Formats: sequence, structure tokens, C-alpha cells
Amino acid sequence: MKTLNDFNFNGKKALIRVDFNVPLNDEFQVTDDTRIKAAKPTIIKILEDGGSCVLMSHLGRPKGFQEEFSLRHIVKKVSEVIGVEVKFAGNCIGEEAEKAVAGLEDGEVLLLENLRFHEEEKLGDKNFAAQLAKHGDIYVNDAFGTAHRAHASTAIIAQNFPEKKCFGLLLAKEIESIAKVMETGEKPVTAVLGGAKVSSKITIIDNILDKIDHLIIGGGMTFTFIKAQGGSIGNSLVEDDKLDLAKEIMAEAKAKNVTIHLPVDSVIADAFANDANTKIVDVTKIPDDWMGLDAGPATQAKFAEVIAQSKTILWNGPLGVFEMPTFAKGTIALGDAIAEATKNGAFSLVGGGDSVAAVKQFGFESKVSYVSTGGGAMLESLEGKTLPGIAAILE
Ligand SMILES: Nc1ncnc2c1ncn2[C@@H]1O[C@H](COP(=O)(O)OP(=O)(O)OP(=O)(O)O)[C@@H](O)[C@H]1O
Ligand SMILES: O=C(O)[C@H](O)COP(=O)(O)O
Repeated sequence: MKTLNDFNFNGKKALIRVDFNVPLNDEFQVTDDTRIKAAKPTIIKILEDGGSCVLMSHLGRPKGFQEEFSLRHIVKKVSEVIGVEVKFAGNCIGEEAEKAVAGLEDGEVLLLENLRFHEEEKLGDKNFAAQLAKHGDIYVNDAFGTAHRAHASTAIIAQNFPEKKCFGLLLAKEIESIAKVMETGEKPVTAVLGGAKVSSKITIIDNILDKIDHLIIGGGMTFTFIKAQGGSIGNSLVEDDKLDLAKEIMAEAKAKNVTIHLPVDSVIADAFANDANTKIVDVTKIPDDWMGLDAGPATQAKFAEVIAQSKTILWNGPLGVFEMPTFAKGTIALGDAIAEATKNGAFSLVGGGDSVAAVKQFGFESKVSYVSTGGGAMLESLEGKTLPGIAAILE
């Protein structure tokens, strides 16, 4: 696996695919700079070697040129985070980009305009990739968040750099963290899967059952499993067409010696609202017209015990409707337990869109071993898929 450390960038231009697909507010200010900070070590290493950096990224899903998706909006933030004044080219290919690249000196950083202003990016167009490839001596892929896309700048472009391509430090760290859970993790390995639906996690479950010792199931997914076992779930979220599947998963887990831990109690509500009336009941005895929206205290304690005994922990998906404070306690309790286990030496990886949001919101970011910068990319990795952005460097 070739990484940044296999190259000396002195006098070289590094063409780096980063994932600066960051959220902006109405005033086009960056509201979460995690992905920019995450790309910093790679940029700094190249500058310290005596090279220069040409950064390319997408932002959002524009249709042709749309000013609101211009990467110009983030130049100031990137300069601030990197600590170097970042130059900008108003197009990622063509004369303007080529001129800006030609004028770039060692120690300087240039950001190119949104790759997706050209539809060729998403089409994985070879000619477009070749145009981009002109901008660098060495191609560095550091965009884990976009590694599941077989686009021109993330995968196809690598063909133009047969001997001169490598993973950036961030992408290497993401690959290593996933491997720590899926391949080399110290036992017992525990996966916590929460979130809304079984259907969106089924491929993950299928893939990880061979690799883990404990599977904690929480969140909205719970109720499909409880109903499959004959429990009463009232008005809770359920996928009736997945009841047989839930039974199959339980059987498969048993056959593979994986212990499944389901909630035992639930915080139920008479409406999907923060100020709804609530009660704590046995998760298998939810009255009609009530719905389970969070893990109850007995569940929190039970899950904490499993987590405390785990040496490797993967967390994807919240345990309740954490966006509403009334139903955030289960997710917070789980975060506390994972933080404690991490302090005691366990390796913990958090990934997936909403769990990362929850981890940041409740301040667990610095208390777990690693928080992935990938949403879809992380989920596809857990599903066991080979990500095109990673494969292109390894080929
Ligand atoms: N008991 C529940 N009933 C209904 N919704 C729930 C329940 N528990 C959790 N949720 C909701 O599930 C949503 C997250 O589900 P999702 O499957 O998208 O999570 P994720 O895996 O973290 O993120 P993603 O799949 O986007 O990467 C949250 O918005 C949360 O409110
Ligand atoms: O935020 C993400 O998940 C990545 O930047 C990929 O974006 P996309 O889903 O628009 O391809």
C-alpha cells in the first residue's frame, strides 16, 4: 500500500483529491470544517518536503455551474485551517487552471474550482481525467468520503500516474481503522448498529457477522426484531416485510457464535415529538398507539456491560431519536460507555452519517479512537465492498 511517506515531494507538484464536500450556511460559511482539518496533515507533509499542492474536490451535487456550489466560498476557511494562504483557480481544467498551476511555487497551495461543474467528473470521463492529470507530478488520493464513487478525479485519473500515485495520510488512516475492526481487531469485537431501518443495514450485518463476537442492535431497527420474536411493538417503526429476515439474522448469528443483544426496555411516546407523553416499558409490551423512541435505562445498563468487556468497538447508528433531547439519553449513555471502554484501552471506530453527527453533538469526538470522515464510503466499506478510489491506487 503506497502512502505519502513513500515519496519525497521536494520540488514536486502533488495533485491531491480531497473531500471538501463540507456544509455551508446561507451566508456560504463553512459550518463544519472537520474534513478540511482532516486533510491538513497530508498537505503539511508535502509542503514540508518542499513541494506544492494542487487541491481538487467536489462540493454538493451541482448541475453544471451553480455559484452556490463554488469552492471559492471555502478558500478563506481552508487558508485558515492549513495556515497557508490558499490560491484559487476558477476552473479545474483548461487555460485558467493550467496557468495557475504553472505559476505555483514550492510551498504554495492552490484550490481548483468544483470538479462537478463538469459532468465528465461523475461520468468518469478519461479525457477529463487526463486534463486534470496535467496538474501534478504525483497523484495523492486523500478523499475517503468520496472513495466509493468511481469518478474521474477519484478513480479514473490514477491510470495517468502508474508509478506516481499514493494514499494520503487521511485515507490511509481510514483504511487502517476499518481493518482494525474488520480484520485485526483484538477480541471481543462488538458492533453497535442503530439508526432507522434494518433494510439499510442488512448488507452490513451480513458482512460483519463473520468478524465480530457481539452485535448490539438499537434504534428504530429494534422493533422489527422484537416483532419477529412475537413481541408487541405498538406504533413503533417496523418493516413488516423484513420480519423473516430478522429471524434469519438471529439464526445466522447463533450459527456463527455471535451474541445478539437487543434492548429490553424502551422509552415510549404517544407522539413523535420532544414534548410527547413518555413512559418506560418492557420493549416487548408496547401498548397500541405508543411508539418506542429511545433505549430505556435497563437497556443502557445492559449495553454498557457488553461495551465494557469489548476490546474493539464499531458504532454505526444512534440508539434513539437523538435529535430530540427527550429521546437522546440512550445514545448519550452508549457514547459514555464507548468513551469509558476507549479510556481503558479498547479501540473504537464511529462511522456513518447520523452517528457521527450524534458523536459531535454530544462531545464524544475526542473520546473515541477514530471518527470516520466518510458517510456512504464508510457504510460501503462495512458492507465489504471494494471502494473504487482505494482500488485505483492499489492496482
Ligand atoms: N426508535 C426510533 N424510531 C424512529 N427513528 C429512530 C429511532 N431511533 C433512531 N431513529 C432515527 O434514525 C436516524 C438515523 O438512522 P440512519 O440509519 O440514517 O443512521 P446512521 O447509520 O447513523 O447514518 P447513515 O445511514 O446516514 O450513515 C436518526 O435520525 C434517528 O432519529
Ligand atoms: O459527503 C459525502 O458523502 C461525499 O462527499 C460524497 O458525496 P456524494 O454522495 O454527493 O457523492
